[in-house]
Amino acid sequence: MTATDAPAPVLTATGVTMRFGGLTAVHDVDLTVHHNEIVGLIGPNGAGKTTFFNCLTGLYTPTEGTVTYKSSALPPKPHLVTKAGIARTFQNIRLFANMTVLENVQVGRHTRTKEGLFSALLRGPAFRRAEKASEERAMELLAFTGLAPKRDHLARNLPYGEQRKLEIARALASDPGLLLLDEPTAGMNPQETRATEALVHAIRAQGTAVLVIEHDMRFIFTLCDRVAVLVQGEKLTEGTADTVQADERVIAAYLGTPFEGAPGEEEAAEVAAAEARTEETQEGDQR
Ligand SMILES: Nc1ncnc2c1ncn2[C@@H]1O[C@H](COP(=O)(O)OP(=O)(O)OP(=O)(O)O)[C@@H](O)[C@H]1O
Repeated sequence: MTATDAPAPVLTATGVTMRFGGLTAVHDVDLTVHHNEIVGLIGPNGAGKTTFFNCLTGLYTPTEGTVTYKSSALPPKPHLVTKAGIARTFQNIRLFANMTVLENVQVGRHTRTKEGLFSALLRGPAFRRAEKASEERAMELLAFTGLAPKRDHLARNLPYGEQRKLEIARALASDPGLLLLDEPTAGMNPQETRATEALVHAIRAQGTAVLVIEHDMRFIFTLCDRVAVLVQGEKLTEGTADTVQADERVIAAYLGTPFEGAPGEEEAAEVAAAEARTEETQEGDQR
């Protein structure tokens, strides 16, 4: 395949900045996800990872910068972004607790069904056909995620690890080209974490690219083809697991040690200089 006929990246974020009042949570971040890629996004607490995700899913409109999905600009609303082909899970699980496992997945399917309100109210043959197809697809996804035996359980009665899986099944119900996972293994035991790793590989094998935020470094470095590191809202570096793990600036960022060229270093130097001036003045006053 030549460079000219290579497909456009699934996701291209360029110069994404997100400010909340005076706080810049994400600053000038570029990120690309290609077809069949699993990309990791890591960074210390408060680095801006979830805010960046929210900019990719229409939850926030970036203050500056652009996001395209398969070369088209993102639509401005989350449900339109899902319809366009980007699905996500949340850091804090957001299931319909009092619906069954199957119903939760069917809800995730609604962006792909054409049946409107009247059709649903009349429950005519077209509606019943659509409902049957939706149930079949939902059952396929439950089988894929290992939840088929739990189809009639209420979501709130599932163990935590299975609730996370159900969130993934529901996100997959919209047939996404890109799946964003926000801390998919949070609260999981090592066995569940390994199963999630296998599930993400299977999702990629079915043709969905994946961008994943996770604090579990072992999970990220085993799973991802490429890892980007956010620190204080800026992208510090990105590369293969080996490159990123060997980068002293990444280690320093996690340990909280300043490093050369660290985002915010200029501000830190200004603060240090101001403190030094204050100390000099105080010493002068005491003399
Ligand atoms: N809606 C908001 N309004 C104001 N500030 C916000 C908002 N959302 C996030 N922030 C701030 O933006 C910064 C980045 O937060 P964010 O949650 O994106 O980080 P994170 O890397 O996902 O952190 P964690 O790993 O702890 O989940 C933090 O300082 C946070 O307090």
